[in-house]
Amino acid sequence: MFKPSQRDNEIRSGTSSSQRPRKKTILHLRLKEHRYLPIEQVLDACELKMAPGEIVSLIGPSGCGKTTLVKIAAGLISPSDGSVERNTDSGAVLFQDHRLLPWKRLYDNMAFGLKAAKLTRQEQFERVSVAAKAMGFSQADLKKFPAELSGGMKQRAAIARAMVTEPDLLFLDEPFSALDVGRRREMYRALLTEIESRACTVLMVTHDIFEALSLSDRVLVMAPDPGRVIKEVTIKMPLHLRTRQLAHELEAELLSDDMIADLFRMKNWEKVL
Ligand SMILES: Nc1ncnc2c1ncn2[C@@H]1O[C@H](COP(=O)(O)OP(=O)(O)OP(=O)(O)O)[C@@H](O)[C@H]1O
Repeated sequence: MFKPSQRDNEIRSGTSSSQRPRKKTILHLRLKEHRYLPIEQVLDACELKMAPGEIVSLIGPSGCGKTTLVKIAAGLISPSDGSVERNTDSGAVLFQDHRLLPWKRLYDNMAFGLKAAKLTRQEQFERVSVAAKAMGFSQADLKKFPAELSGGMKQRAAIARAMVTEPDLLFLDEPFSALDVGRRREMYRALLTEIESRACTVLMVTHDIFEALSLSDRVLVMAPDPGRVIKEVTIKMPLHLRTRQLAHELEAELLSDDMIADLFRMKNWEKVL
């Protein structure tokens, strides 16, 4: 069974990215197992504790249960055996598919959660304007319907829609997958600014080891059959001091472990093919 106290690797020393105070636990997941159907066990025992302001990434091969773990943490599905404590009511979930309402213009899609939260029109306008700017949308874009947006724009819109609600807990399932390299970087920056300014806590799924090591305080590596955490990497270098070179070094160090390289089918990964 995996426990945070069993951290087997701290690959960088230095000051934590998050010198934000971490006094209490905002999320505590204790899982004995999860099965969608009685026969197949999808997740094995796992415990995850997150402090306010912490960014944790889940990486692992397709089908190892990353999305399932995030859905359980976010309360979208109940674990078949286990419990989740969330010490806040303010959370947002962002999936690969944008889930924008096709009959609403971009502005109204972004303001949707704010209307539900009964913010005034002026407050809605201010929040949407800030998020729209951060996500690179023009005034003209805000009048468009989702069908008139590109795949990347839809993804940015979904990120903006989650950000405007200013959640304490943000669950991200591959939010950047449809974005080009430059946009990804911009999104990272916008997201990190948001996270830093409000000590938002993030649990994120990504297929991209480099992305995980660039953005997270901790990276949990999952293996399949049944899904379980087999390695935890704590990165203490502050986010704003991280470089591509550092992330590449961390990636190389992680993949120098044959078990991890096998998991990602990345043996001899230094070679292009
Ligand atoms: N609603 C469901 N009902 C039954 N089985 C499911 C359901 N959702 C997922 N599974 C199964 O649970 C396992 C884990 O799926 P999950 O989507 O959590 O993995 P993942 O690591 O996020 O995959 P990917 O990286 O491909 O998105 C898979 O075997 C999948 O078929």
